[in-house]
Amino acid sequence: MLAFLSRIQNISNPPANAIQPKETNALKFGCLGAAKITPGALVKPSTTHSGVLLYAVAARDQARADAFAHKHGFQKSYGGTTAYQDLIDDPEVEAVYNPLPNGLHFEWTMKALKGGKHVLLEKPATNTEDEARQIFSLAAQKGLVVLEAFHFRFHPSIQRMKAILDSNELGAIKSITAGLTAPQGTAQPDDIRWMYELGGGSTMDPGSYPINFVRYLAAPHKPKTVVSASAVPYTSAPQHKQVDRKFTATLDFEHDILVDVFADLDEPRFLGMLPRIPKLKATVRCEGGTVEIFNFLIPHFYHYITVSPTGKTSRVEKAYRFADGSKGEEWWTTYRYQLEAFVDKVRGREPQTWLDPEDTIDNMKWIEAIYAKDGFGSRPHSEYVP
Ligand SMILES: NC(=O)C1=CN([C@@H]2O[C@H](COP(=O)(O)OP(=O)(O)OC[C@H]3O[C@@H](n4cnc5c(N)ncnc54)[C@H](OP(=O)(O)O)[C@@H]3O)[C@@H](O)[C@H]2O)C=CC1
Ligand SMILES: O=C1OC[C@@H](O)[C@H](O)[C@H]1O
Repeated sequence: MLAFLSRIQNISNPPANAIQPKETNALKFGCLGAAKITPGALVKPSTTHSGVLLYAVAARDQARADAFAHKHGFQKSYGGTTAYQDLIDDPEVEAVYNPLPNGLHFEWTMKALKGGKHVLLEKPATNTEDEARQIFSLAAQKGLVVLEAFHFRFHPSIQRMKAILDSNELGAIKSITAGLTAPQGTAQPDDIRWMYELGGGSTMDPGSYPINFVRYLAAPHKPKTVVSASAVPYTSAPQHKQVDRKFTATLDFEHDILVDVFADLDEPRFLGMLPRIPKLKATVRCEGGTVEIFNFLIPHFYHYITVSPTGKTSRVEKAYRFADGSKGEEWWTTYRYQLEAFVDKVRGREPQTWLDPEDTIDNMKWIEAIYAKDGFGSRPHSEYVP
């Protein structure tokens, strides 16, 4: 209990000795949009990374950009209709953080790459597999780093779960179930997550995590087909015809692994009254037992991994730091671990972990395959022509 409270305290207020002065060559970040996720995903983690400088933010409205810069400590703000491009054109900006709506990820990541910037790109990378491929092709041509911000993958607990499976302690994987749900009202009706043109939908938003996670856990075995999939629209209004509130899908992976994934971005109240507790679990059934993780999304707050070998006593594991001494603190968030890796990669150092281009491209491929199977169809391809 004490460890939990101390972790929560340190997550919200990192210890004073962890806040180091910035290096003279700290990576200068420019952020596109004054997005809700930016404080948690970049601003806070940057306070304990001496190699990261919050240099500029751009928003479509100058006052909004100024207020965001002032509140979060960015040195510069760009506002107005040309703000995003102005930020990219700023020669001081070295890396761009792109937390725009999904449907704008492609356009602005391509523009940032054209401008010679590395990109930390929010998930899901794009609306389509083809767009993700184009991004990584341009990045390779330019020698630039692009990372799809699946932050949870950088946390020790997630890697521990994978290591248990890879150790073969429980034998071959037979099936996996993973899902993510959010209680009704988490995303308000005007949220970008409900807008088809902006790449909305449950499979794109919470669903992209379990889809990524099951692929990681089963690797090197890959999905072969979507056996079945169904989805329910957010509302019956015409504009939500292709916007899934929830979905469920069964995928057949190589090596006879059967995988169930699901997500719900607006799970209705129980009996119309009680808010639902979010589901954040993944369960892997192997020949010789099961492994389950609770809270794969934000394990830095709290998580547990239950390992249950058949016929033997179960054990519970937790991993807030890497057992091999790799860099990190008990209270580092998934985003802080991710930022460490991103900067290492940009600086030519070996990151503790990485998401390869093929990983991102495949995630988009299987998101699209699920949408094809449940009849909701892919999100629209960007109209931006590179
Ligand atoms: N890694 C994680 O844990 C999380 C990742 N995300 C991802 O981050 C991205 C942003 O999510 P979130 O922060 O919740 O979103 P917000 O709605 O807060 O931010 C989106 C930003 O996009 C800009 N924008 C540009 N064009 C439009 C438009 N046509 N309509 C609406 N906004 C526009 C706005 O910028 P401006 O300020 O210029 O007006 C706004 O600040 C998504 O891709 C999402 O999937 C979200 C939450 C958690
Ligand atoms: O990235 C995210 O993480 C958690 C989800 O509930 C949220 O909608 C999403 O954007």
